Amino acid sequence: MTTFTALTTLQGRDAAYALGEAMERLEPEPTGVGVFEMEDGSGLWEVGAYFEAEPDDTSLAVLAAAMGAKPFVVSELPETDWVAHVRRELAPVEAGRFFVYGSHDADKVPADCEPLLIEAAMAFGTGHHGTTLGCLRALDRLANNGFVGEHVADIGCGTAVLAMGAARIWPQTVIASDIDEVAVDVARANVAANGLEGRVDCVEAAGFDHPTLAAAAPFDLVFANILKGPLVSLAPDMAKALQEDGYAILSGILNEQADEVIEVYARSGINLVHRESIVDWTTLTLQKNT
Ligand SMILES: C[S@@+](CC[C@H](N)C(=O)[O-])C[C@H]1O[C@@H](n2cnc3c(N)ncnc32)[C@H](O)[C@@H]1O
Repeated sequence: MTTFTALTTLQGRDAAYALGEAMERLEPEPTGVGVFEMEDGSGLWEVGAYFEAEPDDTSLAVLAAAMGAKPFVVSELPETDWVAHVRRELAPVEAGRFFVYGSHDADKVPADCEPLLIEAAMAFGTGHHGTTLGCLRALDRLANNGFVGEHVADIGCGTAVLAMGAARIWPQTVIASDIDEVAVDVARANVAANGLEGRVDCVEAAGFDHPTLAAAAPFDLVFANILKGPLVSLAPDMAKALQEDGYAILSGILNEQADEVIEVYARSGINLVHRESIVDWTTLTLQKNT
């Protein structure tokens, strides 16, 4: 299948993320959007998207002009198995006791780790992003402190990397949910590939709105790596879904947004225990103690 890319650069992180979000709404819909800070110290950000059909030049030109970005450069890429390509490129990630790897690195799995096999696919969560890494490290930290999760949910599971991490170290079934049906399919495939069928239950849901989640609540640990806006909206439901003394591991929060999220959750009786910043992203561990 032919793949097209549309790439531009612009100044400023907020503008770059806003452009990335706007690109997700383009027609034809991109199969992926990336936002990266350029490493040349220029303060420029690169925003790009992949498309399976040729993107519309006029829409791109209007978008670039509206967002103050340079005109998009559209390229047609030679036929390549991109998933296979990305898989080869992805190096394994170590996060506390967890070792996240693709099948091409199966021979590198250390003996004394909790392995999580994640193939690059159309879902977020290979362990490379600071938010996933922060959540895995927060999980590792809780477990090191003697916490044992018995009722665990992963809201916005993507690949189910966090749910599978919890299922690797604790005996109870974990519920993994995502608003995106493609992510739920990827999550189920990963659960099977990791031999965790029956240990991680994957459902399609927005927030806690699913009978499986309702039946399993209250939780003693909830992961939610889903960006600041949805996290803020989720705070009252999180307060209802967590049992007293239960933990929430939240990520997808830009560093400068963290204080606001902490305040919002504190108003719902869910208070800061630990915070960690990895590059631009902050992961929070909070505990309900009303
Ligand atoms: C940043 S990814 C996190 C994936 C994985 N949990 C990780 O830590 O790598 C966020 C995921 O949350 C999902 N999502 C966003 N808003 C959501 C919501 N309100 N309820 C459930 N899932 C949501 C997205 O579809 C996406 O798969």
